[in-house]
Amino acid sequence: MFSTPKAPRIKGTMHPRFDEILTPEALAFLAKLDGAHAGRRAELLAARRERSKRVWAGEKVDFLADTRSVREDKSWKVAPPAPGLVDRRCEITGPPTPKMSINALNSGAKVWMADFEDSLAPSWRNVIDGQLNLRDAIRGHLEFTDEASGKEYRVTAETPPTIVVRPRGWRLCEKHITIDGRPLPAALVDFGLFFFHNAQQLIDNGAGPYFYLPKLESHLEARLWNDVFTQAQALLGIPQGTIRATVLIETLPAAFEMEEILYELRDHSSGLNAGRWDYIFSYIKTFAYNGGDYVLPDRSSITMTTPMMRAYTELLVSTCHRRGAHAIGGMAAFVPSRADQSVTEQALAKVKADKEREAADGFDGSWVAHPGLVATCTQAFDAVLGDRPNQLDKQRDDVHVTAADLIAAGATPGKVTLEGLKTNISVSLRYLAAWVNEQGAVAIDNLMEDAATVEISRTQIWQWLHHKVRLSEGLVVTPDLVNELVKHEVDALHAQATDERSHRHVDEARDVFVESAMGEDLPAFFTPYAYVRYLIDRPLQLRGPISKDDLRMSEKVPPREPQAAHN
Ligand SMILES: CC(=O)SCCNC(=O)CCNC(=O)[C@H](O)C(C)(C)COP(=O)(O)OP(=O)(O)OC[C@H]1O[C@@H](n2cnc3c(N)ncnc32)[C@H](O)[C@@H]1OP(=O)(O)O
Ligand SMILES: O=CC(=O)O
Ligand SMILES: [Mg+2]
Repeated sequence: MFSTPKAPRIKGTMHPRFDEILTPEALAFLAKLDGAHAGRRAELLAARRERSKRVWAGEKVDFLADTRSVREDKSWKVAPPAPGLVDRRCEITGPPTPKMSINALNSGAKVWMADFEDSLAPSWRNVIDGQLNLRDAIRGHLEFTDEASGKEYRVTAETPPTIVVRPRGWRLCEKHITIDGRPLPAALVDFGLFFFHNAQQLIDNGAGPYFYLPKLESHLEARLWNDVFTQAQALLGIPQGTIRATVLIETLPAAFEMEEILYELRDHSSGLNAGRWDYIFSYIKTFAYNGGDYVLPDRSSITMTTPMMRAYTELLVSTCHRRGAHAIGGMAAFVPSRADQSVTEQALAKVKADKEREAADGFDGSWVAHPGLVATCTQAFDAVLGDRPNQLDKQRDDVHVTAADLIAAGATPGKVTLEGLKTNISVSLRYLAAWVNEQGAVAIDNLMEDAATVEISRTQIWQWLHHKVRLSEGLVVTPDLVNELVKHEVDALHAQATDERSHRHVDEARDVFVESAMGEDLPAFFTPYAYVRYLIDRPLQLRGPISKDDLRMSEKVPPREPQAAHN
Protein backbone atom coordinates (compact mmCIF):
# COMPACT_ATOMS: atom_id res chain seq x y z
CA MET A 1 0.00 0.00 0.00
CA PHE A 2 1.30 3.45 -0.90
CA SER A 3 0.83 6.27 1.57
CA THR A 4 -0.83 9.38 0.16
CA PRO A 5 1.41 12.40 0.80
CA LYS A 6 -0.12 15.23 2.80
CA ALA A 7 -1.21 18.33 0.89
CA PRO A 8 1.33 21.16 1.06
CA ARG A 9 0.40 24.36 2.92
CA ILE A 10 0.87 27.75 1.30
CA LYS A 11 2.48 30.19 3.71
CA GLY A 12 3.07 33.01 1.23
CA THR A 13 0.66 35.78 0.27
CA MET A 14 -1.81 34.80 -2.44
CA HIS A 15 -1.26 37.68 -4.86
CA PRO A 16 -3.60 38.10 -7.86
CA ARG A 17 -3.62 35.06 -10.17
CA PHE A 18 -1.39 32.97 -7.86
CA ASP A 19 -4.32 30.53 -7.58
CA GLU A 20 -3.80 29.71 -11.29
CA ILE A 21 -0.41 28.23 -10.43
CA LEU A 22 -1.01 26.96 -6.90
CA THR A 23 -3.96 24.74 -7.77
CA PRO A 24 -4.82 21.76 -5.54
CA GLU A 25 -3.75 19.43 -8.37
CA ALA A 26 -0.38 21.16 -8.83
CA LEU A 27 0.23 21.08 -5.06
CA ALA A 28 -0.64 17.38 -4.90
CA PHE A 29 1.87 16.82 -7.70
CA LEU A 30 4.55 18.69 -5.71
CA ALA A 31 3.72 16.59 -2.65
CA LYS A 32 4.39 13.42 -4.61
CA LEU A 33 7.73 14.69 -5.91
CA ASP A 34 8.65 15.80 -2.40
CA GLY A 35 7.58 12.53 -0.80
CA ALA A 36 9.69 10.54 -3.20
CA HIS A 37 12.84 12.69 -3.41
CA ALA A 38 13.25 15.19 -0.55
CA GLY A 39 14.91 12.61 1.69
CA ARG A 40 17.58 11.73 -0.87
CA ARG A 41 18.17 15.43 -1.53
CA ALA A 42 18.92 15.92 2.16
CA GLU A 43 21.34 12.99 2.13
CA LEU A 44 23.13 14.31 -0.94
CA LEU A 45 23.50 17.76 0.61
CA ALA A 46 25.02 16.10 3.66
CA ALA A 47 27.37 14.18 1.36
CA ARG A 48 28.50 17.50 -0.16
CA ARG A 49 29.46 18.78 3.28
CA GLU A 50 31.33 15.60 4.11
CA ARG A 51 33.28 15.70 0.85
CA SER A 52 34.20 19.36 1.41
CA LYS A 53 35.55 18.56 4.86
CA ARG A 54 37.65 15.71 3.50
CA VAL A 55 39.21 17.95 0.84
CA TRP A 56 39.86 20.70 3.37
CA ALA A 57 41.62 18.04 5.46
CA GLY A 58 43.87 17.20 2.50
CA GLU A 59 42.08 14.51 0.47
CA LYS A 60 42.97 14.70 -3.23
CA VAL A 61 40.22 15.74 -5.63
CA ASP A 62 40.25 13.14 -8.40
CA PHE A 63 38.20 11.17 -10.92
CA LEU A 64 36.16 8.44 -9.23
CA ALA A 65 37.55 4.93 -9.09
CA ASP A 66 34.10 3.33 -8.74
CA THR A 67 32.80 4.67 -12.02
CA ARG A 68 35.80 3.98 -14.23
CA SER A 69 33.76 1.51 -16.29
CA VAL A 70 31.28 4.25 -17.25
CA ARG A 71 34.12 6.43 -18.48
CA GLU A 72 35.87 3.61 -20.32
CA ASP A 73 32.75 2.14 -21.96
CA LYS A 74 32.79 3.70 -25.43
CA SER A 75 29.40 2.28 -26.42
CA TRP A 76 26.90 4.57 -24.73
CA LYS A 77 25.56 7.88 -26.04
CA VAL A 78 22.94 10.32 -24.81
CA ALA A 79 19.54 10.61 -26.51
CA PRO A 80 19.53 12.44 -29.86
CA PRO A 81 18.74 16.17 -29.68
CA ALA A 82 15.04 16.87 -29.05
CA PRO A 83 12.81 19.15 -31.18
CA GLY A 84 13.83 22.77 -30.68
CA LEU A 85 17.21 21.80 -29.26
CA VAL A 86 19.09 20.78 -32.40
CA ASP A 87 20.51 24.22 -33.16
CA ARG A 88 21.51 26.14 -30.03
CA ARG A 89 24.11 28.50 -31.45
CA CYS A 90 22.88 31.42 -29.38
CA GLU A 91 21.03 31.20 -26.07
CA ILE A 92 19.80 34.29 -24.22
CA THR A 93 19.35 34.10 -20.46
CA GLY A 94 17.41 36.12 -17.93
CA PRO A 95 14.82 36.07 -15.18
CA PRO A 96 11.22 35.48 -16.34
CA THR A 97 9.83 38.96 -15.64
CA PRO A 98 7.12 40.01 -18.15
CA LYS A 99 9.24 42.55 -20.05
CA MET A 100 12.41 40.50 -20.16
CA SER A 101 10.51 37.36 -21.12
CA ILE A 102 8.96 39.12 -24.10
CA ASN A 103 12.24 40.77 -25.08
CA ALA A 104 14.03 37.43 -24.84
CA LEU A 105 11.37 35.73 -26.96
CA ASN A 106 11.76 38.47 -29.60
CA SER A 107 15.57 38.52 -29.39
CA GLY A 108 16.39 36.22 -32.32
CA ALA A 109 18.22 33.74 -30.08
CA LYS A 110 17.63 30.01 -30.64
CA VAL A 111 17.00 29.29 -26.96
CA TRP A 112 15.79 31.35 -24.01
CA MET A 113 17.03 30.14 -20.64
CA ALA A 114 14.33 31.35 -18.23
CA ASP A 115 16.15 31.63 -14.95
CA PHE A 116 15.00 30.95 -11.39
CA GLU A 117 18.65 30.63 -10.26
CA ASP A 118 21.59 33.04 -10.39
CA SER A 119 19.69 35.96 -11.94
CA LEU A 120 16.48 35.72 -9.89
CA ALA A 121 16.20 36.88 -6.29
CA PRO A 122 13.81 34.12 -5.18
CA SER A 123 11.15 36.14 -3.37
CA TRP A 124 7.75 34.46 -3.29
CA ARG A 125 6.37 37.02 -5.70
CA ASN A 126 9.25 36.61 -8.17
CA VAL A 127 9.00 32.83 -8.08
CA ILE A 128 5.25 32.52 -8.67
CA ASP A 129 5.08 35.50 -11.04
CA GLY A 130 7.83 33.80 -13.05
CA GLN A 131 5.69 30.67 -13.31
CA LEU A 132 2.69 32.77 -14.41
CA ASN A 133 4.74 34.57 -17.06
CA LEU A 134 6.05 31.31 -18.45
CA ARG A 135 2.59 29.78 -18.49
CA ASP A 136 1.22 32.80 -20.36
CA ALA A 137 4.16 32.90 -22.78
CA ILE A 138 3.80 29.23 -23.67
CA ARG A 139 0.11 29.81 -24.46
CA GLY A 140 0.83 32.96 -26.50
CA HIS A 141 -0.92 35.22 -23.93
CA LEU A 142 2.00 37.12 -22.45
CA GLU A 143 1.63 40.88 -22.81
CA PHE A 144 2.96 43.77 -20.78
CA THR A 145 2.63 47.55 -20.65
CA ASP A 146 5.43 49.52 -19.08
CA GLU A 147 3.64 52.00 -16.83
CA ALA A 148 6.47 54.54 -16.89
CA SER A 149 6.92 54.73 -20.66
CA GLY A 150 3.52 53.48 -21.80
CA LYS A 151 5.34 51.08 -24.14
CA GLU A 152 3.42 47.91 -24.94
CA TYR A 153 5.16 44.58 -25.20
CA ARG A 154 4.04 41.40 -26.96
CA VAL A 155 5.78 38.49 -28.64
CA THR A 156 6.05 39.15 -32.37
CA ALA A 157 8.85 36.79 -33.40
CA GLU A 158 7.84 34.25 -36.03
CA THR A 159 10.04 31.57 -34.50
CA PRO A 160 10.63 32.48 -30.88
CA PRO A 161 13.44 30.70 -29.02
CA THR A 162 12.91 27.33 -27.41
CA ILE A 163 12.22 27.81 -23.72
CA VAL A 164 14.54 26.06 -21.27
CA VAL A 165 13.84 26.63 -17.57
CA ARG A 166 16.54 26.70 -14.91
CA PRO A 167 15.03 25.78 -11.52
CA ARG A 168 16.82 26.72 -8.33
CA GLY A 169 19.55 24.34 -7.20
CA TRP A 170 19.29 21.62 -4.57
CA ARG A 171 20.63 23.84 -1.77
CA LEU A 172 17.57 26.11 -1.45
CA CYS A 173 14.19 25.57 0.18
CA GLU A 174 10.92 27.23 -0.73
CA LYS A 175 9.81 28.47 2.68
CA HIS A 176 6.35 29.47 1.47
CA ILE A 177 5.25 25.91 0.69
CA THR A 178 5.48 23.41 3.53
CA ILE A 179 4.45 19.89 4.48
CA ASP A 180 4.24 19.24 8.23
CA GLY A 181 6.04 22.56 8.72
CA ARG A 182 8.96 21.47 6.52
CA PRO A 183 9.68 23.69 3.49
CA LEU A 184 9.80 21.94 0.12
CA PRO A 185 13.04 21.79 -1.87
CA ALA A 186 12.99 24.85 -4.13
CA ALA A 187 14.30 22.79 -7.05
CA LEU A 188 11.25 20.53 -6.91
CA VAL A 189 8.88 23.50 -6.60
CA ASP A 190 10.32 25.31 -9.65
CA PHE A 191 10.61 22.17 -11.74
CA GLY A 192 7.31 20.70 -10.57
CA LEU A 193 5.10 23.74 -11.11
CA PHE A 194 6.56 24.41 -14.54
CA PHE A 195 6.30 20.79 -15.62
CA PHE A 196 2.80 20.29 -14.23
CA HIS A 197 1.32 23.32 -15.97
CA ASN A 198 3.23 23.28 -19.24
CA ALA A 199 4.59 19.88 -20.25
CA GLN A 200 1.68 18.89 -22.48
CA GLN A 201 1.28 22.38 -23.96
CA LEU A 202 4.98 22.50 -24.84
CA ILE A 203 4.72 19.15 -26.60
CA ASP A 204 1.63 20.41 -28.47
CA ASN A 205 3.69 23.47 -29.48
CA GLY A 206 6.28 21.16 -31.08
CA ALA A 207 8.96 21.29 -28.38
CA GLY A 208 8.94 19.82 -24.88
CA PRO A 209 9.64 20.44 -21.19
CA TYR A 210 13.32 21.35 -21.14
CA PHE A 211 15.55 22.31 -18.23
CA TYR A 212 18.95 23.59 -17.23
CA LEU A 213 20.17 21.97 -14.01
CA PRO A 214 22.38 24.22 -11.85
CA LYS A 215 25.11 23.67 -9.28
CA LEU A 216 25.29 19.87 -9.31
CA GLU A 217 28.22 18.50 -7.37
CA SER A 218 28.05 14.80 -8.27
CA HIS A 219 26.59 12.21 -10.61
CA LEU A 220 24.39 11.03 -7.73
CA GLU A 221 22.68 14.41 -7.82
CA ALA A 222 22.15 13.88 -11.56
CA ARG A 223 20.68 10.46 -10.76
CA LEU A 224 18.27 12.15 -8.37
CA TRP A 225 17.15 14.55 -11.09
CA ASN A 226 16.73 11.64 -13.48
CA ASP A 227 14.49 9.89 -10.96
CA VAL A 228 12.47 13.08 -10.52
CA PHE A 229 11.99 13.24 -14.30
CA THR A 230 10.98 9.60 -14.55
CA GLN A 231 8.40 10.02 -11.81
CA ALA A 232 7.06 13.32 -13.16
CA GLN A 233 6.58 11.90 -16.66
CA ALA A 234 4.87 8.79 -15.25
CA LEU A 235 2.53 10.86 -13.08
CA LEU A 236 1.32 13.00 -16.00
CA GLY A 237 1.37 10.29 -18.65
CA ILE A 238 4.09 12.06 -20.64
CA PRO A 239 6.29 9.60 -22.59
CA GLN A 240 9.55 8.77 -20.83
CA GLY A 241 12.48 10.61 -22.40
CA THR A 242 10.44 13.70 -23.32
CA ILE A 243 12.13 15.87 -20.71
CA ARG A 244 15.57 17.12 -21.66
CA ALA A 245 18.10 18.62 -19.29
CA THR A 246 21.37 20.43 -19.87
CA VAL A 247 23.55 20.21 -16.79
CA LEU A 248 25.67 23.18 -15.84
CA ILE A 249 29.16 22.05 -15.03
CA GLU A 250 29.79 24.86 -12.62
CA THR A 251 31.37 23.13 -9.66
CA LEU A 252 34.85 21.67 -9.49
CA PRO A 253 33.63 18.30 -8.16
CA ALA A 254 31.21 18.00 -11.10
CA ALA A 255 34.04 18.58 -13.58
CA PHE A 256 35.48 15.27 -12.37
CA GLU A 257 32.16 13.52 -13.04
CA MET A 258 31.05 14.89 -16.43
CA GLU A 259 30.86 11.47 -18.06
CA GLU A 260 28.96 10.03 -15.13
CA ILE A 261 26.51 12.94 -15.10
CA LEU A 262 25.76 12.48 -18.79
CA TYR A 263 25.42 8.75 -18.22
CA GLU A 264 22.93 9.11 -15.36
CA LEU A 265 20.77 11.44 -17.41
CA ARG A 266 21.44 9.83 -20.79
CA ASP A 267 17.77 9.34 -21.73
CA HIS A 268 16.96 12.90 -20.70
CA SER A 269 20.21 14.65 -21.48
CA SER A 270 20.61 17.62 -23.78
CA GLY A 271 24.24 18.24 -22.96
CA LEU A 272 26.45 20.20 -20.63
CA ASN A 273 27.07 23.91 -20.20
CA ALA A 274 30.27 25.52 -18.97
CA GLY A 275 28.98 27.65 -16.08
CA ARG A 276 32.18 29.54 -15.67
CA TRP A 277 31.17 31.97 -12.90
CA ASP A 278 30.01 29.48 -10.31
CA TYR A 279 32.89 27.25 -11.40
CA ILE A 280 35.37 29.86 -10.18
CA PHE A 281 33.37 30.19 -6.96
CA SER A 282 33.38 26.42 -6.50
CA TYR A 283 37.12 26.21 -7.13
CA ILE A 284 37.80 28.79 -4.42
CA LYS A 285 35.33 27.13 -2.03
CA THR A 286 36.72 23.64 -2.63
CA PHE A 287 40.17 24.78 -1.51
CA ALA A 288 39.11 27.62 0.80
CA TYR A 289 40.81 26.16 3.85
CA ASN A 290 43.83 24.82 1.97
CA GLY A 291 45.62 28.07 1.18
CA GLY A 292 49.08 28.23 -0.40
CA ASP A 293 49.03 27.49 -4.14
CA TYR A 294 45.25 27.16 -4.02
CA VAL A 295 44.77 30.87 -3.37
CA LEU A 296 43.67 32.50 -6.61
CA PRO A 297 44.63 36.04 -7.61
CA ASP A 298 42.14 38.90 -8.19
CA ARG A 299 38.87 37.87 -9.79
CA SER A 300 39.72 39.95 -12.88
CA SER A 301 42.85 37.83 -13.50
CA ILE A 302 40.89 34.59 -13.80
CA THR A 303 39.98 34.40 -17.48
CA MET A 304 38.85 31.63 -19.79
CA THR A 305 42.42 31.17 -20.97
CA THR A 306 43.98 30.62 -17.54
CA PRO A 307 45.11 26.99 -17.26
CA MET A 308 42.40 25.64 -14.93
CA MET A 309 39.57 27.24 -16.95
CA ARG A 310 41.05 26.09 -20.24
CA ALA A 311 41.41 22.49 -18.98
CA TYR A 312 37.82 22.42 -17.77
CA THR A 313 36.23 23.74 -20.96
CA GLU A 314 38.38 21.54 -23.19
CA LEU A 315 37.38 18.49 -21.17
CA LEU A 316 33.73 19.54 -21.35
CA VAL A 317 33.68 19.77 -25.16
CA SER A 318 35.54 16.52 -25.69
CA THR A 319 33.35 14.65 -23.17
CA CYS A 320 30.11 15.95 -24.66
CA HIS A 321 30.96 15.20 -28.26
CA ARG A 322 32.21 11.72 -27.47
CA ARG A 323 28.73 11.05 -26.05
CA GLY A 324 26.68 12.84 -28.71
CA ALA A 325 25.75 15.68 -26.34
CA HIS A 326 25.72 19.42 -26.98
CA ALA A 327 28.47 21.48 -25.37
CA ILE A 328 27.20 24.97 -24.58
CA GLY A 329 29.49 27.85 -23.71
CA GLY A 330 29.21 30.29 -20.86
CA MET A 331 28.55 33.91 -20.06
CA ALA A 332 30.81 36.86 -20.78
CA ALA A 333 29.99 39.65 -18.35
CA PHE A 334 30.13 42.57 -20.80
CA VAL A 335 26.79 44.20 -21.67
CA PRO A 336 26.05 47.05 -24.07
CA SER A 337 25.00 50.46 -22.80
CA ARG A 338 22.33 52.66 -24.35
CA ALA A 339 24.04 55.67 -22.79
CA ASP A 340 27.60 55.09 -23.97
CA GLN A 341 28.53 53.94 -27.47
CA SER A 342 32.14 53.22 -26.51
CA VAL A 343 30.96 50.82 -23.78
CA THR A 344 28.79 49.05 -26.34
CA GLU A 345 31.68 48.78 -28.81
CA GLN A 346 33.92 47.32 -26.13
CA ALA A 347 31.23 44.85 -25.04
CA LEU A 348 30.66 43.68 -28.60
CA ALA A 349 34.39 43.22 -29.19
CA LYS A 350 34.88 41.27 -25.95
CA VAL A 351 31.86 39.04 -26.55
CA LYS A 352 32.89 38.45 -30.16
CA ALA A 353 36.34 37.25 -29.08
CA ASP A 354 34.85 35.05 -26.35
CA LYS A 355 32.30 33.40 -28.65
CA GLU A 356 34.81 32.95 -31.47
CA ARG A 357 37.14 31.10 -29.10
CA GLU A 358 34.29 28.88 -27.92
CA ALA A 359 33.13 28.12 -31.48
CA ALA A 360 36.69 27.25 -32.51
CA ASP A 361 37.05 24.95 -29.49
CA GLY A 362 34.02 22.95 -30.59
CA PHE A 363 31.18 24.35 -28.49
CA ASP A 364 27.81 24.07 -30.24
CA GLY A 365 26.50 27.39 -29.01
CA SER A 366 26.78 29.81 -26.15
CA TRP A 367 25.05 32.19 -23.74
CA VAL A 368 24.46 35.91 -23.91
CA ALA A 369 23.01 38.16 -21.21
CA HIS A 370 21.46 40.87 -23.38
CA PRO A 371 19.48 41.07 -26.65
CA GLY A 372 22.12 43.43 -28.03
CA LEU A 373 24.60 40.53 -28.02
CA VAL A 374 22.54 37.93 -29.87
CA ALA A 375 23.78 38.89 -33.35
CA THR A 376 27.41 38.86 -32.22
CA CYS A 377 27.17 35.40 -30.71
CA THR A 378 25.17 34.04 -33.63
CA GLN A 379 27.69 35.34 -36.18
CA ALA A 380 30.62 33.84 -34.28
CA PHE A 381 28.97 30.42 -34.44
CA ASP A 382 27.66 30.89 -38.01
CA ALA A 383 31.26 31.34 -39.13
CA VAL A 384 32.20 27.90 -37.80
CA LEU A 385 28.95 25.96 -38.20
CA GLY A 386 27.94 27.18 -41.64
CA ASP A 387 24.85 25.20 -42.64
CA ARG A 388 25.28 22.65 -39.87
CA PRO A 389 23.01 23.09 -36.82
CA ASN A 390 25.80 22.11 -34.43
CA GLN A 391 29.27 20.56 -34.47
CA LEU A 392 28.53 17.37 -32.56
CA ASP A 393 30.63 15.63 -35.22
CA LYS A 394 33.74 17.49 -34.10
CA GLN A 395 35.59 15.00 -31.92
CA ARG A 396 38.28 16.44 -29.67
CA ASP A 397 40.47 13.36 -29.42
CA ASP A 398 43.42 15.70 -29.03
CA VAL A 399 42.22 16.64 -25.52
CA HIS A 400 43.89 14.82 -22.62
CA VAL A 401 43.02 16.53 -19.36
CA THR A 402 44.29 15.16 -16.06
CA ALA A 403 43.20 15.84 -12.49
CA ALA A 404 46.31 18.00 -12.09
CA ASP A 405 45.28 20.05 -15.15
CA LEU A 406 41.82 20.69 -13.71
CA ILE A 407 43.25 21.84 -10.41
CA ALA A 408 46.33 23.58 -11.80
CA ALA A 409 47.32 24.79 -8.34
CA GLY A 410 49.51 27.86 -8.49
CA ALA A 411 49.18 28.14 -12.26
CA THR A 412 46.78 31.10 -12.47
CA PRO A 413 48.85 34.18 -13.28
CA GLY A 414 48.08 37.40 -11.43
CA LYS A 415 48.28 39.05 -8.04
CA VAL A 416 46.05 39.71 -5.07
CA THR A 417 45.79 43.48 -5.03
CA LEU A 418 44.12 46.19 -2.98
CA GLU A 419 42.13 47.12 -6.06
CA GLY A 420 40.90 43.52 -6.37
CA LEU A 421 39.86 43.48 -2.72
CA LYS A 422 38.06 46.81 -3.03
CA THR A 423 36.24 45.70 -6.19
CA ASN A 424 35.10 42.46 -4.59
CA ILE A 425 33.66 44.42 -1.65
CA SER A 426 32.10 47.19 -3.69
CA VAL A 427 30.45 44.94 -6.30
CA SER A 428 29.19 42.54 -3.62
CA LEU A 429 27.57 45.31 -1.60
CA ARG A 430 25.99 46.98 -4.63
CA TYR A 431 24.68 43.69 -5.94
CA LEU A 432 23.38 42.55 -2.55
CA ALA A 433 21.52 45.84 -2.05
CA ALA A 434 19.67 45.02 -5.28
CA TRP A 435 19.16 41.35 -4.34
CA VAL A 436 17.46 42.11 -1.01
CA ASN A 437 15.23 44.42 -3.08
CA GLU A 438 14.22 41.34 -5.13
CA GLN A 439 16.41 42.11 -8.15
CA GLY A 440 18.73 39.24 -9.04
CA ALA A 441 20.66 40.60 -12.04
CA VAL A 442 22.10 44.10 -12.34
CA ALA A 443 24.49 45.98 -14.58
CA ILE A 444 27.31 47.37 -12.40
CA ASP A 445 30.11 49.34 -14.08
CA ASN A 446 28.86 48.05 -17.46
CA LEU A 447 29.15 44.40 -16.44
CA MET A 448 26.28 42.02 -15.84
CA GLU A 449 26.39 40.79 -12.26
CA ASP A 450 24.34 38.08 -10.62
CA ALA A 451 24.43 35.88 -7.53
CA ALA A 452 27.53 34.06 -8.74
CA THR A 453 29.46 37.36 -8.66
CA VAL A 454 28.92 37.65 -4.93
CA GLU A 455 29.69 33.98 -4.39
CA ILE A 456 33.09 34.41 -6.06
CA SER A 457 33.85 37.73 -4.39
CA ARG A 458 32.85 36.92 -0.83
CA THR A 459 34.49 33.47 -0.88
CA GLN A 460 37.68 34.96 -2.25
CA ILE A 461 37.71 37.54 0.54
CA TRP A 462 37.00 34.84 3.12
CA GLN A 463 39.96 32.82 1.83
CA TRP A 464 42.26 35.83 1.76
CA LEU A 465 41.25 36.66 5.35
CA HIS A 466 41.57 33.09 6.54
CA HIS A 467 45.09 32.75 5.16
CA LYS A 468 46.14 36.32 5.99
CA VAL A 469 47.14 36.84 2.38
CA ARG A 470 49.54 39.70 1.69
CA LEU A 471 48.40 42.10 -1.04
CA SER A 472 50.87 43.02 -3.76
CA GLU A 473 50.99 46.49 -2.17
CA GLY A 474 52.31 44.97 1.08
CA LEU A 475 49.24 45.13 3.32
CA VAL A 476 47.92 41.91 4.88
CA VAL A 477 44.19 41.15 4.43
CA THR A 478 42.84 41.44 7.98
CA PRO A 479 39.34 41.93 9.42
CA ASP A 480 40.30 45.53 10.28
CA LEU A 481 41.26 46.27 6.69
CA VAL A 482 38.13 44.65 5.26
CA ASN A 483 35.90 46.39 7.82
CA GLU A 484 37.44 49.74 6.90
CA LEU A 485 36.84 49.17 3.18
CA VAL A 486 33.30 47.93 3.83
CA LYS A 487 32.54 51.02 5.89
CA HIS A 488 33.85 53.26 3.14
CA GLU A 489 31.63 51.57 0.55
CA VAL A 490 28.58 51.44 2.81
CA ASP A 491 28.95 55.16 3.55
CA ALA A 492 29.13 55.88 -0.19
CA LEU A 493 26.01 53.81 -0.84
CA HIS A 494 24.13 55.54 1.98
CA ALA A 495 25.12 58.89 0.48
CA GLN A 496 23.44 57.83 -2.77
CA ALA A 497 20.33 56.34 -1.10
CA THR A 498 17.24 58.42 -1.67
CA ASP A 499 14.71 56.98 0.77
CA GLU A 500 14.37 54.92 3.93
CA ARG A 501 13.90 51.73 1.94
CA SER A 502 17.14 52.07 0.01
CA HIS A 503 19.04 52.94 3.22
CA ARG A 504 17.65 49.72 4.69
CA HIS A 505 18.81 47.72 1.68
CA VAL A 506 22.35 49.02 2.10
CA ASP A 507 22.38 47.88 5.74
CA GLU A 508 20.95 44.53 4.79
CA ALA A 509 23.58 44.13 2.07
CA ARG A 510 26.30 44.83 4.63
CA ASP A 511 24.82 42.25 6.99
CA VAL A 512 24.75 39.56 4.29
CA PHE A 513 28.28 40.41 3.21
CA VAL A 514 29.69 40.27 6.74
CA GLU A 515 27.86 37.01 7.46
CA SER A 516 29.05 35.30 4.29
CA ALA A 517 32.58 36.72 3.87
CA MET A 518 33.89 37.44 7.34
CA GLY A 519 32.72 34.68 9.68
CA GLU A 520 34.92 32.08 11.30
CA ASP A 521 33.52 29.33 9.07
CA LEU A 522 32.79 29.65 5.38
CA PRO A 523 29.06 29.35 4.61
CA ALA A 524 28.51 27.08 1.59
CA PHE A 525 26.36 29.73 -0.13
CA PHE A 526 25.24 33.27 0.73
CA THR A 527 21.72 32.68 -0.56
CA PRO A 528 20.19 30.47 2.18
CA TYR A 529 21.04 33.05 4.87
CA ALA A 530 20.04 36.07 2.78
CA TYR A 531 16.80 34.38 1.70
CA VAL A 532 15.70 33.46 5.20
CA ARG A 533 16.71 36.80 6.58
CA TYR A 534 15.45 39.23 3.94
CA LEU A 535 13.50 37.69 1.09
CA ILE A 536 10.70 35.59 2.49
CA ASP A 537 7.28 37.12 3.13
CA ARG A 538 7.23 39.35 6.18
CA PRO A 539 4.91 37.29 8.43
CA LEU A 540 7.38 34.44 8.01
CA GLN A 541 10.48 36.56 8.20
CA LEU A 542 12.89 36.05 11.05
CA ARG A 543 14.06 39.21 12.71
CA GLY A 544 15.89 37.79 15.70
CA PRO A 545 19.00 35.64 15.70
CA ILE A 546 18.89 32.91 13.08
CA SER A 547 19.31 29.39 14.32
CA LYS A 548 21.27 26.63 12.57
CA ASP A 549 17.93 24.94 11.85
CA ASP A 550 16.68 27.96 9.93
CA LEU A 551 19.70 27.87 7.68
CA ARG A 552 20.16 24.18 7.13
CA MET A 553 19.97 23.65 3.42
CA SER A 554 18.42 20.26 3.99
CA GLU A 555 15.98 21.35 6.74
CA LYS A 556 14.44 18.50 8.71
CA VAL A 557 15.00 15.30 6.82
CA PRO A 558 11.63 13.89 5.74
CA PRO A 559 10.98 10.17 5.93
CA ARG A 560 11.96 8.39 2.73
CA GLU A 561 9.07 7.09 0.72
CA PRO A 562 10.64 5.60 -2.39
CA GLN A 563 7.61 3.36 -2.88
CA ALA A 564 5.49 6.46 -3.56
CA ALA A 565 7.60 7.37 -6.58
CA HIS A 566 5.07 6.60 -9.28
CA ASN A 567 1.92 6.97 -7.31
C1 LIG B 1 26.43 33.49 -14.21
C2 LIG B 1 25.14 33.28 -14.82
O1 LIG B 1 24.32 32.56 -14.30
S1 LIG B 1 24.74 34.10 -16.25
C3 LIG B 1 23.02 33.84 -16.47
C4 LIG B 1 22.18 34.54 -15.48
N1 LIG B 1 22.23 35.99 -15.61
C5 LIG B 1 21.41 36.60 -16.49
O2 LIG B 1 20.65 35.93 -17.15
C6 LIG B 1 21.45 38.10 -16.61
C7 LIG B 1 20.65 38.54 -17.81
N2 LIG B 1 20.77 39.97 -18.08
C8 LIG B 1 20.11 40.91 -17.40
O3 LIG B 1 19.43 40.60 -16.44
C9 LIG B 1 20.18 42.31 -17.92
O4 LIG B 1 20.82 42.36 -19.15
C10 LIG B 1 20.91 43.33 -17.00
C11 LIG B 1 20.20 43.39 -15.65
C12 LIG B 1 22.35 42.93 -16.78
C13 LIG B 1 20.87 44.70 -17.67
O5 LIG B 1 19.52 45.00 -17.93
P1 LIG B 1 19.07 46.50 -18.27
O6 LIG B 1 19.63 47.40 -17.21
O7 LIG B 1 17.61 46.51 -18.48
O8 LIG B 1 19.86 46.76 -19.61
P2 LIG B 1 19.48 47.72 -20.81
O9 LIG B 1 18.85 48.98 -20.31
O10 LIG B 1 20.68 47.86 -21.65
O11 LIG B 1 18.41 46.87 -21.59
C14 LIG B 1 17.94 47.25 -22.87
C15 LIG B 1 16.71 46.45 -23.18
O12 LIG B 1 17.07 45.08 -23.26
C16 LIG B 1 16.28 44.31 -22.38
N3 LIG B 1 17.11 43.25 -21.82
C17 LIG B 1 18.34 43.35 -21.24
N4 LIG B 1 18.80 42.14 -20.92
C18 LIG B 1 17.85 41.24 -21.30
C19 LIG B 1 17.78 39.84 -21.23
N5 LIG B 1 18.77 39.12 -20.70
N6 LIG B 1 16.66 39.24 -21.69
C20 LIG B 1 15.67 39.98 -22.24
N7 LIG B 1 15.69 41.32 -22.34
C21 LIG B 1 16.78 41.95 -21.87
C22 LIG B 1 15.84 45.27 -21.31
O13 LIG B 1 14.67 44.77 -20.68
C23 LIG B 1 15.63 46.53 -22.09
O14 LIG B 1 14.36 46.46 -22.72
P3 LIG B 1 13.57 47.78 -23.24
O15 LIG B 1 14.42 48.39 -24.30
O16 LIG B 1 12.31 47.22 -23.77
O17 LIG B 1 13.40 48.66 -22.06
O1 LIG C 1 25.33 29.84 -14.22
C1 LIG C 1 26.32 30.11 -14.82
C2 LIG C 1 27.55 30.44 -14.21
O2 LIG C 1 28.50 30.77 -14.93
O3 LIG C 1 27.60 30.40 -12.96
MG1 LIG D 1 25.75 29.63 -12.06
